[in-house]
Amino acid sequence: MTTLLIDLGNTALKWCTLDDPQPRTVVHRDRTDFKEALYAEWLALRPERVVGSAVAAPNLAFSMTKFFNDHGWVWEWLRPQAVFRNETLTLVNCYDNPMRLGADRWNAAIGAVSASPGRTLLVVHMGTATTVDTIVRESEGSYRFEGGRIAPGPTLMLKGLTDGIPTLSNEMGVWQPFPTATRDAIATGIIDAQVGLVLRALDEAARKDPNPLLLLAGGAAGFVAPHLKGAIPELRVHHNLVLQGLAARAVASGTETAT
Ligand SMILES: Nc1ncnc2c1ncn2[C@@H]1O[C@H](COP(=O)(O)OP(=O)(O)O)[C@@H](O)[C@H]1O
Ligand SMILES: CC(C)(COP(=O)(O)O)[C@@H](O)C(=O)NCCC(=O)O
Repeated sequence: MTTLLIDLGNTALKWCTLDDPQPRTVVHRDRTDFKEALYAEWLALRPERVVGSAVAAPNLAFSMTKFFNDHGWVWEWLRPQAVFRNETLTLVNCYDNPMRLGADRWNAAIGAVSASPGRTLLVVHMGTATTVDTIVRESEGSYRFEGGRIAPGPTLMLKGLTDGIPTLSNEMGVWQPFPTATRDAIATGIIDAQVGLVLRALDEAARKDPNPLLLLAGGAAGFVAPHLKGAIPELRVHHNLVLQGLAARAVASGTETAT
């Protein structure tokens, strides 16, 4: 049986199947012309089940759901939970209201712990937004999603700056220790803001566990990663954690604690 896994974010839709985890990416923001080709590709796979995570584009999610119904595919948009449990791990969601946590952040946390077990993790996703989440290892197989930070991602920072100050050009230059041109000043400000956000969170995570592992993902990760590597030698770029989390939940369905 083919299970289709879908991660619908604010800019991009990533998908794969349970048997073939190689992800495909479609940038959906400001576009609708991709649906026909995408649906044709999905039809060719003849999935019987769809497991997704959606935090954006309700019209697109609705259209996809209708398409799944039209073809008799069983679908689930997986929401955050108070606790995820499978044969190897238990992850507790410490958000004040666990259901208010972004489904992508929760599913990515499950993917992160599944991919890098045995460690306290700082999971950084630099996409439309940058999210920096701490997952503390409590004991063998037992973890807590302690909480995290949300800030604009690099592209949104640039947009916010140039929307708010129209006299600034929206050109992104390169990082410089002492920028002497506007485009470099903007690039350096944005990169340093992203790096600072991660380092502050890492400091706080290190109070809970002295040796956290940083996992970095997202479409904008490549822009910032070179500037983080100097400060954090043990940095792993690990994309598609949401899809990995969905895979873990799809496999665990029936045995997980869905609260
Ligand atoms: N070709 C591209 N198209 C769109 N965004 C891109 C592209 N390459 C890099 N990016 C960056 O990736 C971000 C989107 O990352 P992604 O992880 O897909 O986000 P989301 O999960 O929010 O959909 C954009 O805001 C932009 O900064
Ligand atoms: C913070 C987010 C907008 C990130 O979305 P992304 O940039 O990954 O598309 C998303 O996780 C979300 O809508 N969260 C709900 C609020 C929360 O997590 O507290």
